[in-house]
Amino acid sequence: MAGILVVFGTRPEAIKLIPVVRALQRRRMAVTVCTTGQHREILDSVLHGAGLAPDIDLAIMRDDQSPIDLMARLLPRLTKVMEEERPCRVLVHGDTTTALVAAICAYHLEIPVGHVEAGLRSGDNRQPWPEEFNRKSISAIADLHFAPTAHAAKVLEAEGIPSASIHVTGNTSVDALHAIRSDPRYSGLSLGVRATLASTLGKRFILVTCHRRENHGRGLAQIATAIRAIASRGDVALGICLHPNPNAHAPLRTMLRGCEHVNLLPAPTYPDFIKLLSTAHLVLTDSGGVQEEAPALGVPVLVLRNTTERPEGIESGAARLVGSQAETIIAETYRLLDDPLAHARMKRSPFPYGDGRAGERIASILASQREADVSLLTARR
Ligand SMILES: CC(=O)N[C@@H]1[C@@H](OP(=O)(O)OP(=O)(O)OC[C@H]2O[C@@H](n3ccc(=O)[nH]c3=O)[C@H](O)[C@@H]2O)O[C@H](CO)[C@@H](O)[C@@H]1O
Repeated sequence: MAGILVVFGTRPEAIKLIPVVRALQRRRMAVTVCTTGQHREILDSVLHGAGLAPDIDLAIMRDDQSPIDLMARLLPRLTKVMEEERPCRVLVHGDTTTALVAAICAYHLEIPVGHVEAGLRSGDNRQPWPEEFNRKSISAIADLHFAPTAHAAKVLEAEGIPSASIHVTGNTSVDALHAIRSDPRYSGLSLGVRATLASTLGKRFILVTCHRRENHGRGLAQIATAIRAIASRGDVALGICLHPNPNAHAPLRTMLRGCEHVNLLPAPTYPDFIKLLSTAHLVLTDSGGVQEEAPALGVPVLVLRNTTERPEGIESGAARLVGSQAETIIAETYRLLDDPLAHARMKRSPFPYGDGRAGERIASILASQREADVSLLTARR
């Protein structure tokens, strides 16, 4: 039966699309889940944790794959999937190479595309690279745009996207957060998390994640220098989440191994990560999703980037851009550690990313669109 083909390939896409897949399944809508496997172990960890076995797994990942290499290998594979599955619609998320290629293949096969987390822009085609280009290109292809906030919707309208095709839904990361925190398995601390938290007793805990391409090399060296300085205070403990990409974890391992009050955490699972985040006094991160999750948990965010596509968090006061220079990271972290009022202000900021029902809203809109999609498919035969 002509269904919706949901395509993702990375950990964050899986985390944010699973709430939509579950909402579609609750509506008994035909859904085919295709993962490209752009990520591997951290993606599998999310799928296993959610009890979701993809219908199709392209297992495309290669070590040190470049975006252009990935595109070249994905284009024929995803075209073949769509020719065989003949979906009435393709659904993608965000800004990854997987999302872009799936949208391009659908466009050439005249299959309509829905875009979850639409309208995020940094305003700089080079930052982040290639995500800014990817998400702008998907916006040019999609005919359903699920914007997480009113700001993202305005960005799309300013780019000439018809208002009738834009739906403000909230970010599905909030749905995922609510789901994991109400999951009975969430209450059990894994050994890794237990050990980390035990080592932080009596100290304030700072969580750190950094994986973005623009921070590879010099950026990570500066971040590691800042971490060593912060750890030397002696009144804080740090948990450093190590992304599986060697370009993202090798410099941190080298520079931080054996550093007192620093726990190196090899890619914590999503439930463990959320548990660590919820106990943190503050988080230092270049992640996109963590800029949404931390404020949802009342944890101040210092963003290790020079730009962000999440200005809502900056404007609300929940997050602050600090870049990747060691002295700035140190100064801003010390301010939050030594000024309780500054910390309290960030902690109490209003939350701009939705109410945890984005997946339901998206599924409802897709259901109302289904008849038109199917008749388009029939006309295409
Ligand atoms: C330019 C940009 O910002 N693009 C982003 C990028 O995603 P990202 O930057 O959010 O990527 P990560 O930080 O890797 O993933 C984060 C998720 O992983 C969980 N997590 C984290 C560390 C860990 O040790 N264990 C975990 O489980 C964490 O809770 C969270 O849910 O692409 C997405 C897809 O299009 C976009 O949506 C998103 O804009």
